[in-house]
Amino acid sequence: MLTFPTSKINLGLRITEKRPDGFHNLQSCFYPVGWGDILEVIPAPAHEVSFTSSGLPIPGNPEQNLCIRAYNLLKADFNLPPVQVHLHKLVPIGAGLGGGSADAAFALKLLNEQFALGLTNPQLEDYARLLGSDCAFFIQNRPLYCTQKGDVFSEIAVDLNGYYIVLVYPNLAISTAEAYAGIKPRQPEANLYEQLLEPVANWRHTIHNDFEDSLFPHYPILPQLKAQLYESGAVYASMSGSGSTVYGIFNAPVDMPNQFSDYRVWKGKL
Ligand SMILES: C[C@](O)(CO)[C@H](O)COP(=O)(O)OP(=O)(O)OC[C@H]1O[C@@H](n2ccc(N)nc2=O)[C@H](O)[C@@H]1O
Ligand SMILES: Nc1ncnc2c1ncn2[C@@H]1O[C@H](COP(=O)(O)OP(=O)(O)OP(=O)(O)O)[C@@H](O)[C@H]1O
Repeated sequence: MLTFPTSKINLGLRITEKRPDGFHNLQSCFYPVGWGDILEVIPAPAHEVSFTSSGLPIPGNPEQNLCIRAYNLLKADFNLPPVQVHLHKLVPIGAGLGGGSADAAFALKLLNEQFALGLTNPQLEDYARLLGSDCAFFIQNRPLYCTQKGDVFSEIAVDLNGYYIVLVYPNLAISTAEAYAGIKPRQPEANLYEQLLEPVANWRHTIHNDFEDSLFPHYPILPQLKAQLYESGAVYASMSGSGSTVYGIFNAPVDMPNQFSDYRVWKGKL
C-alpha cells in the first residue's frame, strides 16, 4: 500500500514555558503543506522486516527510522506480519517542516488500514505521541491550534484556501533539540489564537515565531530569506518550526526566476 506523508508549517510559534519533563509548552497553529514524501509498505516476501529509502539521505540506522519505529509500536499490541517498507524522501530533514514526524504518523495510519486494526484517530494520536511531539498532528492533518508539546489540539477557523506558498530550505539542517536549548520561554502578552483569526494581511505585525529570536542572529541567511520573500510580495513570511525553512504566503502564483536557485524550493497552493 502507498501513502503520501505531507509536511506542516507553523503559523506563529510561542514557546511559553519549560516543563518538568524537559520539553516545552507551546502555542501554534499547525497547517499542512503539500511538500511530501512517498511511503510504501508491503507484506515482506522474505518474511523479514526491512527498510530501504531513496531520494534524500536519511541519517541514522534504518532500524531506527520513524517508519519502522511506528511499525514496532503497533507490532507490540497487534499480530502484524513482517513488512517491507520503502520511503522516498523528498522533504528536507532538520527543516522545521515535521517531515520525519509525518512519515511516522502516516505509517501508523497506513498500517491501521492495511491490516484492518480498527484504531480510531484518538487512539492513533496516542501512539503517535510516543514517537515525537509533532507526530500526532499528522493523524488528522488539517489546520489545528496546538498547545502543550504541540500534541493537544483545538479547532481554529484559519483557512488559507486560495493562497499560494513558497518554502525555501537554505541547505541548513537545524537540530530541534539544539534550537529548543537556545530558547528563553516567556508568556505571551497577546493572544495568538485571536491574532490568527484576524486578516492574513495583519499577521506581519502580530504573528511571530519565537525561534527566530535566537536563530536569526546565528544564521543571517534566515532573516535575508524572510526579507526577500516580503520583497517578492508575500502577504506574510516566517520561519517554520525550529527552522531552517522560511516560507512566504502570497495572494497569487509566484514567479521568482533564479532568486533562490542555490536552495531547495517548494511552491504550491494552500
Ligand atoms: C519545533 C516544532 O516543530 C514545532 O512544531 C516541534 O515542537 C518539534 O517537535 P519534534 O521535532 O516532534 O520534537 P521531538 O522529536 O518530540 O523532540 C526533539 C527534542 O526537542 C525538544 N522539544 C520538542 C518539543 C517540545 N514541545 N519541547 C521540546 O523541548 C526536546 O529537547 C526534544 O528532545
Ligand atoms: N523518516 C524519517 N525522516 C527524517 N528523519 C528521520 C526519519 N526517521 C528517523 N529520522 C531521524 O530523525 C532526525 C531528524 O529529526 P528532525 O526532528 O530534526 O527532522 P524532521 O522531523 O525531518 O523535521 P523537523 O526539523 O521539522 O523536526 C534525522 O536525523 C534522522 O536520524
